[in-house]
Amino acid sequence: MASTASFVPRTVFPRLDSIIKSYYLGHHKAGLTKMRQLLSSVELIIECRDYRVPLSSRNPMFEKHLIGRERMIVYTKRDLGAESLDQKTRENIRRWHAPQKVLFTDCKTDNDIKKVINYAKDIARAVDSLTGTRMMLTGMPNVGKSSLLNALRRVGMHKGKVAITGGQPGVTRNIGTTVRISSDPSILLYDTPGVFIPYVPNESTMLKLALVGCVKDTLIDPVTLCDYLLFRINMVNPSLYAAYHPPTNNITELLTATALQTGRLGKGGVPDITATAIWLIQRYRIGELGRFILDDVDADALERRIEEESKEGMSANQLRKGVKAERAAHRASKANID
Ligand SMILES: Nc1nc2c(ncn2[C@@H]2O[C@H](COP(=O)(O)OP(=O)(O)OP(=O)(O)O)[C@@H](O)[C@H]2O)c(=O)[nH]1
Repeated sequence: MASTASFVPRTVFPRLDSIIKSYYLGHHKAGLTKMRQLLSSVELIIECRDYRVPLSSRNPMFEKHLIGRERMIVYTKRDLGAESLDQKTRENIRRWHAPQKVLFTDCKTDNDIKKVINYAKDIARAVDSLTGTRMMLTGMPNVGKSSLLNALRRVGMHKGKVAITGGQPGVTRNIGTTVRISSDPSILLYDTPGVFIPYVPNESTMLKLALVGCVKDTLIDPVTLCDYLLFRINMVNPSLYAAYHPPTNNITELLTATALQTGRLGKGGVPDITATAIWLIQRYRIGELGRFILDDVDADALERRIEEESKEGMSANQLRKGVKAERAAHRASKANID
C-alpha cells in the first residue's frame, strides 16, 4: 500500500475494449426531429451541458440540425464541478463559444437562474411578440434540463415544479407543450427529451458520460465504471477516498475495503463488490467524492474536439452501421456472460 506522497497514479486506463460507444435510441431520433419542426417558432435555444463534462456533453447534432437560431449555452451542475470552476477555466469555456452567451448554473442558486432569465428577457424584449416569445431547452440526457426549467419557473414566476426530474436519463419524453417562465415580457419554454450522440468518438468519452449519468446504468459494468472513477480521482486527489482505503490503483482492493466498512455484504458476509461500485458512483454523482471536471479544458480543447470530429467524418450510413454492429457485439458478449 502506498502513502499519498509516494503514490503514483495510472496515466492510462487499461480497460477500454469492453466499452460500448453507442446509446442513440429511437426516442432520441424522434425528439430531434420534433425539435427541428419547432425551430421556426422559437427565438432562443437554451442548450444545457453538464459542467463536469463540458466537451463530452456537447452534442454536435444540435449544432448541425438546430441552426439559424440564437443559442445560449448553460453549463449546469456547476456546484458539482466547483473545485475546477476557476476564473481561467470559465474564461476558456466562454472563449470557446464567443460571441454566444455562456452561463454556469446550479439549479438551486437563484442568482444563477436570474442571469439565465435576464438574458432570455433581453431576447424577448427585442422580439416584442404580442403572443409571447417561445424558447427551447435542449441537451444530452440527464444534464439537468428539467431542473433548470423548474428553477426558471420558480425564479421567474414564483411557481412550483412543472417538470419531472430524476437521476436516470430518459425522464423527459414529451415535447410540444410550453411552460411560462416570465410574464413580462411573456416567455414560453419548450422542455425537450435528452438527445444522445449517435456515435461516441471514443471509449473514455462514453465512460465520462456514464459517470455523470447521461447513459442508462445497465449499459456499462459498474465495477469497470468505478475503476474509471478511481483512475480519474487518483489524478486529482487520491485522498478523496481516504475514509475507505489509502491511495490505490486496484479497484478490487478499494471496493472490498469500502464494502467491509459500509456493511455492503452478500451471503456469508462476502463483500458485495457490484453494489459497492454502484454506491461509490452515486456518491461521485452527488458531489461526495470530489467536485472536479472530467474533461481537459484548455483554451483550444473545443477546437481540437471539432477537428477530431471532422477527421472522423463518418457518413450517416456509416454511423448507423457502426451503432448496429456495436449493439450486436454487445448483446452477444452479454449473452456469453449470462
Ligand atoms: N447538484 C446538482 N444537481 C442537479 C442540478 N441540475 C440537475 N441536477 C440533478 O441531475 C439529475 C438530472 O436532472 P434532470 O433535470 O432530470 O435532467 P434532464 O436533462 O431533464 O433529464 P432527461 O429528461 O432524462 O433528459 C437530477 O437528479 C437532478 O436533481 C444542479 O444544478 N446541481
